[in-house]
Amino acid sequence: MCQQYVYVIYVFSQLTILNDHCNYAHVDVRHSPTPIKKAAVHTKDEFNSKVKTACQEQRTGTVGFKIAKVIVVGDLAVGKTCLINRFCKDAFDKNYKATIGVDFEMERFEVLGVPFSLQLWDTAGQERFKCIASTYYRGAQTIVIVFDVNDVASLGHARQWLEDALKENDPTNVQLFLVGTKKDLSSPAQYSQIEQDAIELAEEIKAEYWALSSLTGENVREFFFRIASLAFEANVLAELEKSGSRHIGDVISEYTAIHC
Ligand SMILES: Nc1nc2c(ncn2[C@@H]2O[C@H](COP(=O)(O)OP(=O)(O)OP(=O)(O)O)[C@@H](O)[C@H]2O)c(=O)[nH]1
Ligand SMILES: [Mg+2]
Repeated sequence: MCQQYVYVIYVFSQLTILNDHCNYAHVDVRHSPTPIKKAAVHTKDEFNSKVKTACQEQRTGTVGFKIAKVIVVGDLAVGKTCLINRFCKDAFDKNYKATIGVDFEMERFEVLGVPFSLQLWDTAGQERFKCIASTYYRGAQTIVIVFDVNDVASLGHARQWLEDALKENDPTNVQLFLVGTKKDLSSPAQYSQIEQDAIELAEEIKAEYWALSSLTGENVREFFFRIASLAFEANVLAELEKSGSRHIGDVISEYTAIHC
């Protein structure tokens, strides 16, 4: 299971890590954690003002107790497991061990002072394990479709992965990410070729496009912070919509106190 970290997110571009002894290690992310703008559905790099206000006034209702389900799908050996392991364990294994069925990790965050968790579901890309894995697709708030930037066929299969994942989920209620892995293995010239196709696809399917490397760690943390930020924001907005003008979330300060 994952290490005991709570990632604290105040704004999209400034991140702080809180470990289990409640010591703050500040990580100032100088570069923007937003993806390539033209491929981004969610181009904003600030939280919605309604969300910020709700958090300041502790009106986030049940969001602090929520766990957002994230499913990670894509062809075999594109690097799904390595991506999750780089983020959750800061580890990288160069030997390929196929995921059999599914596996999952929990990651705790604190976003704008509110606890929030992601459940990261790592699924099998191998055909023979696909039917087991697909039974775990249901209830996803975020779908991450992974391809290898050095393998054009894996990008070609992205649409099918999306279709399968959407069979089990409400398309209007999920956030989509298209992620190119193993960027460290491609030259700038090779990469720019596949990038064009990836951006085009991302625009078409309304996904946010990211390219990263689990070997070097490039963009990995930024990517998961982005997922957490957007999932959190969507949850708060949904909660605000549900509650209308009613004041919600009286228990949230107590819950935050337990965590820290
Ligand atoms: N160079 C490099 N190799 C990578 C990277 N990510 C993964 N790999 C390698 O690619 C192979 C497959 O990685 P996995 O993460 O196991 O692939 P997967 O998508 O989980 O595969 P399945 O579980 O079969 O679906 C392994 O040998 C990894 O070491 C990366 O960013 N850079
Ligand atoms: Mg795997």
